[in-house]
Amino acid sequence: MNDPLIIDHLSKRYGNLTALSDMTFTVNAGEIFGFVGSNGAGKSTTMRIVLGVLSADSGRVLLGDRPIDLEMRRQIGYMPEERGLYPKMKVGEQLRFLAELHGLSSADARDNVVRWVTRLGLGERIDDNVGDLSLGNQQRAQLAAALVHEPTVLVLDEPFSGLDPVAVDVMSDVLKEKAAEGVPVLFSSHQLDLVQRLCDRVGIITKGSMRAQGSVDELRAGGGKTLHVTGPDTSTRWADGLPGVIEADYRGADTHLRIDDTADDQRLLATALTHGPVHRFATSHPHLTDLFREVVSA
Ligand SMILES: Nc1ncnc2c1ncn2[C@@H]1O[C@H](COP(=O)(O)OP(=O)(O)OP(=O)(O)O)[C@@H](O)[C@H]1O
Repeated sequence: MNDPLIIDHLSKRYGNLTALSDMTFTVNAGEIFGFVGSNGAGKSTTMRIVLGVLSADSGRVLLGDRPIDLEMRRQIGYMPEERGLYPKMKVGEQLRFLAELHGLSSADARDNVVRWVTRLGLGERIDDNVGDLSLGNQQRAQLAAALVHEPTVLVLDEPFSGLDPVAVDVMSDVLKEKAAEGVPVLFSSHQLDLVQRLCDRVGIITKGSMRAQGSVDELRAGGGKTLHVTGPDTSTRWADGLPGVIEADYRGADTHLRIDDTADDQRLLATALTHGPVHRFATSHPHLTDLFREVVSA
C-alpha cells in the first residue's frame, strides 16, 4: 500500500495576503480526495507547496511519516494550474522526455507514452506539436504528462476543466483505477456534481483554511434534511413553528422544509393532511453544491 499524503498545518502569505492558514488534511492511500473552494481560496497554493514549486511559511507535507523531499516528489504525478507543456514540441517526444526525467528507461517510457496517449484518445496526435492541438486535447496531453511515469501519488489542479464528456468519463475511470491501485489522489475542481460522484472524501476550503471535510455522505448527512411535501394548502403556512422545522419554504403547491433530527415525520404528515391531500412526501439530503454555498457564505 502507498503512503498517505499528509498536509500538516500549512501557512503561506503573499505580502499582506494570507493565502493559507493552518491548512491541514490527509489524503489516504487508495482514496480520491476532492479539493473544493471558491476562486482564490488557496487550492493551487496548497498543491504547489506539495510539489515544492512554492515553499510554505510554516507547516509540513509528509508522505506517510516522512517529510517529503525532492526524491519523493518525483513520484508525484502533478498537473499544474498553469499548463506547462512546450507548444513547439511533439506530444509523444515531450511525454517520453518527461517519463525519462522521472527515471523510466527509454523502453518503458516509450511503452507508457503509447499506452497513455491511446487511453486518453490522443493516439493519432502523438506526432503533432502540442501547440497545434485543441485546448481540450492539450488538456489530455497534460493529463498524460501527469500519468506517464506511473506516479504513486496524484495531485491534479482542475484536471477536468475544459474536457468533453467522453474525456471526463475516461479521466474519472483513470482516477478510480489509480485509487484502486492504492494511490492517494488529490484533485481540485469547481464541478461539484463530478466531485460528489467521484470522491471518497471532500474538503471544502475558504480563505486558506479547511472548513469542512468528510465523505460526501457524511457532509450531506451533517447538513440536515429537506422534506418535500406536495399538496397541502401553502397559503396557511401549515408547517411554520412545528417542532424540528428549521425553515419552511412555500412555493405554489410545494412545501420544502429544512428539518433536523428532532422532527417527527409522521406528525408532520398528519399536520400536512389537515391542510389538504398529500400527493408527495419525501426527504432528501442537500446536494454538495448547497453545502458548498452554505460553508462559503458562513
Ligand atoms: N504569486 C502570487 N502573488 C500574490 N498573490 C498570490 C499569488 N498566487 C496566488 N495568490 C493569491 O493567493 C490566494 C490563493 O490563490 P490560489 O491560486 O491558491 O487559489 P485557488 O483556490 O487555486 O483559486 P482558483 O479556484 O481561482 O484557481 C488568492 O487570493 C490569490 O490571488
